Amino acid sequence: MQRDDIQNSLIVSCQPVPDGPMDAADFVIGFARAAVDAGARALRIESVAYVKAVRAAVSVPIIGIVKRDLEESPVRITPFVADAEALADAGADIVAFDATDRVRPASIEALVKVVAAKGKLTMADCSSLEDARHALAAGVDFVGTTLSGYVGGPEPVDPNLSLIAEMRQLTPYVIAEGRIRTTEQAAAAVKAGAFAVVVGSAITRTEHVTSWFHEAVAKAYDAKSPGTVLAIDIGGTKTMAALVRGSDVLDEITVATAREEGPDAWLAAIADRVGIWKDRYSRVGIAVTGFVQDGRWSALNPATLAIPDQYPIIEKALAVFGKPVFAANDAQAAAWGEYSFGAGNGGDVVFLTISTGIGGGIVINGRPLAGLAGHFGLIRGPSEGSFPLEDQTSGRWIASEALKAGHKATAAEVFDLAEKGAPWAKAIVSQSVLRAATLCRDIQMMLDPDQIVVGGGIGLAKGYLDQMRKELAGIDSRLRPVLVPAKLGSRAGIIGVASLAAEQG
Ligand SMILES: CC(=O)N[C@H](C=O)[C@@H](O)[C@H](O)[C@H](O)COP(=O)(O)O
Repeated sequence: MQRDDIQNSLIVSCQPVPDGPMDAADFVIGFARAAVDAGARALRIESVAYVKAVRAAVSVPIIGIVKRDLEESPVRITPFVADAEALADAGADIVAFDATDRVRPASIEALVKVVAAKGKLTMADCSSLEDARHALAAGVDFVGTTLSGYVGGPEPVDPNLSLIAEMRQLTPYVIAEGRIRTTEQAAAAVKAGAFAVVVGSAITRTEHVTSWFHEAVAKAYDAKSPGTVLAIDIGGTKTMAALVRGSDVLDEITVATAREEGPDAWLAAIADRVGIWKDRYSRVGIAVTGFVQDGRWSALNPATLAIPDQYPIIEKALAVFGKPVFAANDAQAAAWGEYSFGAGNGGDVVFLTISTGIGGGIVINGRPLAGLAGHFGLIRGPSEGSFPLEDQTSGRWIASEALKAGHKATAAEVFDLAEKGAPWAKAIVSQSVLRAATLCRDIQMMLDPDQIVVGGGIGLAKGYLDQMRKELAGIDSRLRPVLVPAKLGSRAGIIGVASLAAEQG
């Protein structure tokens, strides 16, 4: 082909989201044929296999690339000479490659040489005017704006139209590419001097286009009914973030808590993931393990998560998210969630979560108690050196008792085996049940709640609550706690903290 074959044309990049549901040859061929039928004069195709497949299906020019994630270099697009050769052999008319000024496995000169030797043309994917100048000096046929905005720093939203115009001063063979998502932007690229215009995601990445519309629609609905809260639940192993309105969870993500990195990094990681939601909420609610007093967050059990003492979470989160912030202990938030939207029935509620440890929260006279209230897992018996209750009851204790009895099993497995009748497993579970039931009896004597809502992986394990009830059956019914299972599951914390945050307004 000649360079002029693609002059003044639309080129469609048919690159499905890697490993997504559309990442299959049939889809790529379908997109390619549809694009050509509708007027595209060339295609941009990734991988040798897809170039071969598309070559057999259409006759228009193909720009071929190979993408690789390398450890030794940030260069992703056609990093190796062998890739360039393979693309040419597979039927690409133009071979494109990264032409940025970074550590690279093959020089631009070497890539140009091998492609030219195969009688094919080259396209330099550039990030800057400097890249284009260097690539042209090395003899490339086209320069593209492909990598502008992808060599560090936050990813821009708009195409880099001024780079097109600047490159046009160096050569007429400028291909506009990258973030061209509307027909107006494509026309603007032409106006800026593009020789041809590549559009990819907006035509062939169904997931991206859908997410743009999803965000726009969700934002518009949110604007119609304000009160949406960004709710965050920072736990010892994972952190959940969600957009919550009332008890509705509109959107939700989960990330691992990088335990070693500390709270500044945890907040930054969440902010990074939820940046796309920034116009959709007016307040932030944060539920945390440990306790919060006067806006400062501290650990009670550093083994769960090592929080620096008195970390100013409200102030820090305000700086990160730029919206008013409320923070509370996660089980206290969950107690409020259950009271307002879950198992609560309008009366006083004590919430008890029995899982890795034991947490709790108290809602009395319609008010959630804050600070240290409800940290039932940390209460101790009077004998010297006795362990906190959670260390003799929780999932961690169950697993360690199993080990002592000569069985390597998780708490869930112990439950399973207890159900199947293994005497040692039954003994461990009954011991845990007895302690949890005794705790509930004591709570009843201290606070006289209408009900005790029990949640957590252990609390909700099959049969646990029934066994607790059996344990308490002998008590005079006027003194006996009413035990009910939690309804909101792992979302109780985010729903509760969102509601508490919304009430601050
Ligand atoms: C940066 C990078 O790796 N760009 C890749 C290059 O081939 C593709 O992921 C893009 O989809 C292509 O450039 C078209 O751009 P857009 O999809 O924004 O219309």
